[in-house]
Amino acid sequence: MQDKSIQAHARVRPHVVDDGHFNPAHLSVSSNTISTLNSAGSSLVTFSYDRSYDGHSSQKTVFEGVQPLQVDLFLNATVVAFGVTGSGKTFTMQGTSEEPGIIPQVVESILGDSAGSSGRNVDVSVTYLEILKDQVYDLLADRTDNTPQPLQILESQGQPQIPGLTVLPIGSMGDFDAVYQVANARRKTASTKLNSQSSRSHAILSIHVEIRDEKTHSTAKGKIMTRTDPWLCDLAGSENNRLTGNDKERMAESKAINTSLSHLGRIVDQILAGQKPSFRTCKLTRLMQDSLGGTSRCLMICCVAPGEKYRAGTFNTLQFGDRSKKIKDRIYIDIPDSSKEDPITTQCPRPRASLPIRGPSSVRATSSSMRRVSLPARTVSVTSRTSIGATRVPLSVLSNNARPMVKNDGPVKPSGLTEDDVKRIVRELQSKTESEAELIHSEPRTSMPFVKEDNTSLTEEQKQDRFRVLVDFARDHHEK
Ligand SMILES: Nc1ncnc2c1ncn2[C@@H]1O[C@H](COP(=O)(O)OP(=O)(O)OP(=O)(O)O)[C@@H](O)[C@H]1O
Repeated sequence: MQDKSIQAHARVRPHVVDDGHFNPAHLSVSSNTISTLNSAGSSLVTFSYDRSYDGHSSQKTVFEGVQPLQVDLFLNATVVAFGVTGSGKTFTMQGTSEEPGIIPQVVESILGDSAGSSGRNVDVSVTYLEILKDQVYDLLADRTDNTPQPLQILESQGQPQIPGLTVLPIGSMGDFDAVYQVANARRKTASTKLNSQSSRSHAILSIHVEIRDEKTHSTAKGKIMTRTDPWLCDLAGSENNRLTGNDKERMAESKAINTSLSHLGRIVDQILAGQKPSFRTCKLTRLMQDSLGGTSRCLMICCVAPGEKYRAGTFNTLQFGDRSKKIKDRIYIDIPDSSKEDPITTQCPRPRASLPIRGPSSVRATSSSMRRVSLPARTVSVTSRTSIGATRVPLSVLSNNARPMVKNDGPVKPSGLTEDDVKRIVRELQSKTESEAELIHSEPRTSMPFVKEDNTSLTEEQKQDRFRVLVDFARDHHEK
């Protein structure tokens, strides 16, 4: 987990009668590989994953694969379940009361860890939201008197924030189970031909942990020794509307789901191609900036279902996971210049957009990172401070209680980078500048390298995707 930016695990759910005919040779797991038919069904393709699980793997086993992310509580982490509708994402993340999924297991282990940390004061709190038709809704808000209203995403220092999102302190597993069940019942689901309880929204649960030194926590600024925001995302599944038999309302939801997932795919492609990712295109990718293009550790769990009707979806899902785990150097999110009121930011090197820096070693902190967030023992609604993703502090900044001092004039060396890292970045910048200069001076391409000459075999959805890629390409080219 240390040397890579994004990890990918694959999980095959068990075969059920409704899945129809299934030939086990067409989807099989062996050690850390998974083999499946290509989307045309003409040959077997084998993908290497960091871990892969077959239909017999227990929830505990899958959780054990997530635990390395938790070992170092000082880093932010994101676990994302990805896959087509009915492939087992909600089962994997949420699970059932008999077989709890990753979310309850992570909460339990964080609460267990915090109980055992003597001499420290640990606050654990959660936020939980859903993105339904590209609108953000709070799943923990008090809804007694009012219908839920969409929340806005604002940005501060390049980090998304959601004013008004409920932050709920969690003292015990009992506390968590109670609110989690209510919140899950609120999450929009509907019956489709592929899943009687199909999620119509992406759900993101965020766990915030603060550890303070008991001896000093009463002094001025407080002593936040660490803070981390594990994110646990159960995405809605991509849908083939011929198979789901969606009505008009379901179709509108399905369109929003498919659009946001193709944006997600495009971001991965842009990062791999060394381009600046277009995070702002939809709410999902805006909120996942740090997970995909920033410093958070990220694990994609690619869920797939056995059966002929899932063949294309399985192949696409596994291809997506395969591409995601190829991301090594992530593109740093742009941070605006207006940092006068922010002493830490002014002392930090301001990373350039598109500068490839290895996640955890780069420095990025805001003054809000240092603020003590004290939560009363009841639901609080956050209005003017960080709700999501804004307070991320690398250990190197907080544990020594020393802020990185970097002169503003002259070249800066981000704290934590070795000489070799700096040399590598300079080399990469040089070659990037050269290739960009080449692009600017070259004639516009007459044909795009990634466009198939014969696209008659593409589905309508694939054509739309390709069209969007071309428009992005043209826009980029035009800007250059
Ligand atoms: N590993 C598993 N073991 C047993 N049952 C499973 C497993 N994975 C999924 N299932 C069952 O398969 C069905 C579909 O799973 P689930 O609802 O998690 O799919 P999903 O990917 O979240 O779908 P959607 O995107 O439509 O919400 C459920 O009945 C679930 O209980």
